[in-house]
Amino acid sequence: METILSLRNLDKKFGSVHAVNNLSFDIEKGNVYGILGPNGSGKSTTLGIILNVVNKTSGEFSWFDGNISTHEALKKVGAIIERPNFYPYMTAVQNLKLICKIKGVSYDKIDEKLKVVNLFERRDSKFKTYSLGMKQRLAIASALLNDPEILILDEPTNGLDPQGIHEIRKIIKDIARNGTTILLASHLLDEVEKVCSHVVVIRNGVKLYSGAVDGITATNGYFELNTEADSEKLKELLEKHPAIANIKEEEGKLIASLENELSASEINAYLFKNGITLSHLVKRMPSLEQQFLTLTNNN
Ligand SMILES: Nc1ncnc2c1ncn2[C@@H]1O[C@H](COP(=O)(O)OP(=O)(O)OP(=O)(O)O)[C@@H](O)[C@H]1O
Repeated sequence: METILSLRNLDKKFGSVHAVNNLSFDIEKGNVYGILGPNGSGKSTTLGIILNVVNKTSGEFSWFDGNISTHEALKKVGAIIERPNFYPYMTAVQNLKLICKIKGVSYDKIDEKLKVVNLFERRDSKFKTYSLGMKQRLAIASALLNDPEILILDEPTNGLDPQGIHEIRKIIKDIARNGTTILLASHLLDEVEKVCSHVVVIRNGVKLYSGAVDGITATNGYFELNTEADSEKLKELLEKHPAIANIKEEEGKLIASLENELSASEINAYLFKNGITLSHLVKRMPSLEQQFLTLTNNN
């Protein structure tokens, strides 16, 4: 697998604020990564560091297996980390022509990229007549002009209405489907769940989880149990079971969290063999939302 970007023990302090704290993760080619965290968790600072607009305090990052300088590497990166700024009285095409000149890219790319972001029909409208969603889409087109290997977006749907949000997410997924690696920062769990294949969850600059989005839910889950017989004995038996991590009581039921794989029929057989008949047994997996809240609130 080709590594696009590696972060190793990256650290950034703004005076007493530890914005990025010993952060390490890898971005592999072809995946869609979300950096997910609440406001102020260090997402923008992290993006700023890897794009050379914020100086790191310590640690390392390397682009494309470290074979080229950051300056050269950034020519293969498309990024939008601030609100897009275009000339209001110029059309989309005129604005993109200017960017082509700055980036040294052929004008041929303009129509192709406007089509990717569904603005081709509106290519000759002045930027000032665009909706916020269209402005954001034009920014994506401009970031794609140099056919980047990776597209980096900071809170790409901030401030947009539901229709605008839907369009941007669809465009990001289409771009990814065509082979461009994506790294986006978001405070919206729902966004990461809908758009990303991988996630790095951070809070106060510290990484809490990194891996597949599916993996965040791939814990072993928990059982809800009840018995009309001896509930103390039920509790004792659960405590003794090696696959059970902890037990709590909630609304008259016992909740037994699993640290290892265990099926409902296995726990049922174990309890029955030890003299307990259950009146209620359900196996549940925590939702991504529960997992995220547990990760970001309780650590
Ligand atoms: N230039 C700066 N000077 C001082 N402190 C800063 C600076 N930039 C960021 N910070 C602080 O660093 C921490 C991380 O901020 P950052 O903007 O990276 O978080 P974020 O996760 O992107 O949040 P948001 O979603 O609100 O933009 C915050 O406490 C912020 O106040």
